[in-house]
Amino acid sequence: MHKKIKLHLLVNLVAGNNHGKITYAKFAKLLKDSQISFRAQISQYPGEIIKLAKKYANNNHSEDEILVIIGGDGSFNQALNGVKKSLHPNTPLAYLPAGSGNDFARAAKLTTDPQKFLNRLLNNRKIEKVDCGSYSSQKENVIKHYFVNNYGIGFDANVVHQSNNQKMKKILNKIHLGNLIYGLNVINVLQKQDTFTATVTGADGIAHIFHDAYLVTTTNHPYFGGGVPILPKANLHSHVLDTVIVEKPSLRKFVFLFAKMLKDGSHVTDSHFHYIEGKEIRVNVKKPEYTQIDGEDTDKMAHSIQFMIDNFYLIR
Ligand SMILES: Nc1ncnc2c1ncn2[C@@H]1O[C@H](COP(=O)(O)OP(=O)(O)OP(=O)(O)O)[C@@H](O)[C@H]1O
Repeated sequence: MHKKIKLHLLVNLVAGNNHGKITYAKFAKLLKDSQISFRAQISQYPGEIIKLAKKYANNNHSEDEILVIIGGDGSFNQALNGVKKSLHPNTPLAYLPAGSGNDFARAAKLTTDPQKFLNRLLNNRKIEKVDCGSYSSQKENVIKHYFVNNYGIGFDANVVHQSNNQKMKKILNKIHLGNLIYGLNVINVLQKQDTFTATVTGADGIAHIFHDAYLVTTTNHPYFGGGVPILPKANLHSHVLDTVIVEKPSLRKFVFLFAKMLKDGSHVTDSHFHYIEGKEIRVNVKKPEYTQIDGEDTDKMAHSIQFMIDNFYLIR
């Protein structure tokens, strides 16, 4: 018997339009069939995974005990924040993606198949140090929070905000078409999103000012919005973050840029597209704008943010 491992599952059943429930059911069956010891905690409300992960990581665990998150990017973000703020911030995390976007899993090339995931845990699991980002308000400066994908201000955040707050999403979720809402809102937000002035300062201390910013997204890897490759060259092992700034294009130009992005990534050379790379980046936006952090939106607010590259331990 190779059943020495003991799993501790943190589960968001409603992630991915209830895909979390299906993934969890399949995985739990596999574990039972293989007589692998596990304990599952089903998270009941947004944010609870932070608490549960922190509690787990406050305790000591043997190498055979594995913390597994089942959920989407938002759930994985919560688990990372819980672990990082615990007594043992280097506690490794395993992740079985069950979200709708799964951008982190795409960037890290993680399987969504419960059987393959289990085989890997049993037969050839490795612990890998991978990048994440931290952010803190320059005013508070002490309290750091973490993201695995990106921190977006403007266009992408507005799309997430409109989508998460529409009754239509719930209806479409019921018929498993929840993601359609994002596509519809891209068109809607194209008209609505205003421009704003953003000041982005890299580690060299040089401030770059963009008066017609439309999207200012600090990213840890290429993807946002469920597989949109905003910055193909970014990766989880570069030890830098990138702040992408897109200045407002005309509708025609937007479609052209989008097509280039999907075709060969050549949008990055366009005059409306900029990026600033660094281990530390400061972003200032005085005008209140929507924000998305790993796909979770906030109310409109002004930003004075200090970003820093950080890392965590991923079991894969
Ligand atoms: N800790 C939690 N426990 C229960 N429900 C949660 C929790 N966190 C978020 N939710 C709810 O789960 C949904 C989103 O979860 P999550 O971000 O993990 O999945 P997703 O949005 O489908 O994934 P992705 O970000 O990969 O597209 C939202 O409906 C949110 O209100």
